[in-house]
Amino acid sequence: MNINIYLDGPPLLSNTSKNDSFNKPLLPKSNMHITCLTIGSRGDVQPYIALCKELQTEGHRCRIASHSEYQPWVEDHGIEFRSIGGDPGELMKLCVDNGFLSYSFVKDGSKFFYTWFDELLATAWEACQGTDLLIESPSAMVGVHMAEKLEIPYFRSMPFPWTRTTRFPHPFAVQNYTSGRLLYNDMTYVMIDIALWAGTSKAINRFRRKKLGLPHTTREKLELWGVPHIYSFSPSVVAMPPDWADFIHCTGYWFLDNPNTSWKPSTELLQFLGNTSPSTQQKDEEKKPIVYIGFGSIIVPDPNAMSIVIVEAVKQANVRAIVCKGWSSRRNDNDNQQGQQEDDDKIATAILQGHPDILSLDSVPHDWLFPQIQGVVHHGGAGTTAAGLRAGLPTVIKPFFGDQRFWGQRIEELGVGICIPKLTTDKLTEALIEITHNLVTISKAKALGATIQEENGLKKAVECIYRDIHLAKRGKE
Ligand SMILES: O=c1ccn([C@@H]2O[C@H](COP(=O)(O)OP(=O)(O)O[C@H]3O[C@H](CO)[C@@H](O)[C@H](O)[C@H]3O)[C@@H](O)[C@H]2O)c(=O)[nH]1
Ligand SMILES: CC(C)[C@@H](C)/C=C/[C@@H](C)[C@H]1CC[C@H]2C3=CC=C4C[C@@H](O)CC[C@]4(C)[C@H]3CC[C@]12C
Repeated sequence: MNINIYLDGPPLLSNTSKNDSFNKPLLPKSNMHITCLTIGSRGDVQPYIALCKELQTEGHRCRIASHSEYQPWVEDHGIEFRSIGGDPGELMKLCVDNGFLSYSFVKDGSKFFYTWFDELLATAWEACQGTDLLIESPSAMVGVHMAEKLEIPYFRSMPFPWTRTTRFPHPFAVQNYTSGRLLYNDMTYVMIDIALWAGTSKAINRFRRKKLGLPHTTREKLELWGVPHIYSFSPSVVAMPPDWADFIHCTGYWFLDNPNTSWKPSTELLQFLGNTSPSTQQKDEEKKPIVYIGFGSIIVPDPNAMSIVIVEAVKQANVRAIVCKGWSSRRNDNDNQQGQQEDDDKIATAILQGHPDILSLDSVPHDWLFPQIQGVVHHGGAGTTAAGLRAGLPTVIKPFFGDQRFWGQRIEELGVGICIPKLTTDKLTEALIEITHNLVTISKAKALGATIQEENGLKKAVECIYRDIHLAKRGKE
């Protein structure tokens, strides 16, 4: 396919064939103003903070456009912020309660999505004003039209693959994957693309006509534009599929160290880790392994039941655990359920705190904690998976929705951990014993950690932006 042929703009997904007319990184003539547009939870924003900081050290000015609750955090890192409305808690609840892109997801999602989507289009348009380059997560779905109107370069980026390949299915459509399902893998990308376009095309075309003064577009027309992608995962965790065009990059992870600049470890945490006073430290051979257990931004339906499973498994596996119960403290249903949820929170905390080998916290910077412990159990968020693997830790993943099962399979295939689709006491106990005692898993995880530490995803991402910026700009010709 000739990438110079396109009609009304870039594609939702692209599988344009190789183009080798550009190989050298090109430096931009002057400093740019760059906007990153993203929706979702912490893991959808944090990599952009890291990228913006890197770009700012290069002399560019950066802005993040996302939900308003991230404003103080983003600004604290010296990055401009614009709000695009929407509530990440609501999105998260929709995903966990219904499973991804299921019938009930579409039914429940439509209720709030259609009002919010018009607001997203309007606020995203405002947020892109005065910028020279737009980088967008495909989940935000609107930036491509803004870039077309503004005639500015447009990149897509994501912490997990979202570009057509026969190598693996779209991470939202992972089944009990066996290799050789080339057609299924390829089709999943097309199906998701079709579903998202079906849900958004009416509002998008209305917005294009009324606000942007652009012609009507279709999924087919959009597919003709080869949008450069910069994926922020490690090629040692997901190898670059050979059927990706050479403007689809996989840069290595975008780590943000010291994410909460004012955070300090509590004495309780230091004591639990045994690194306060040397006299109180146990002898090495008496030490029980310490694991981290946390489910990130996931809003768990029954936090009390989950806490009981965790306490039992920690006891039976004879480990110590730092449990981050961020999952129960973030729910935001309607008012009459609020009291019940606060009670649930207290019960969940009490269950966890009743055991001397468990320390319960709301959250803790993984970049600080992980190098000091022996294993991790989490939901398989792309960023949390990255943090555990960088520290060389064997990993247990309990996936809830979206790309998490994909990461669960990857860590199993790499031999660095276990994926447990259902969290039961027996399964978790078994998995905890495995990750803290199986020497093969432990050494494979260590070796992968060393490889990831050698990578510099941020530097690579900046190089890719410079290299492909001329391809990313596709105004009307
Ligand atoms: O107590 C905490 C919690 C998180 N983190 C860090 O915060 C980031 C969170 O990233 P991630 O696991 O990707 O984010 P979540 O928001 O929990 O996950 C959502 O976003 C991800 C990126 O789109 C998806 O992969 C997941 O499926 C989705 O649930 C990572 O760097 C973690 O190391 C901490 O340092 N301390
Ligand atoms: C018919 C409607 C309901 C269809 C078109 C709309 C679906 C929306 C609600 C879906 C499409 C893609 C989804 C989406 C993609 C990726 C992520 C990253 C994850 O970390 C948090 C959830 C988040 C942000 C979800 C939220 C819900 C989204 C935005």
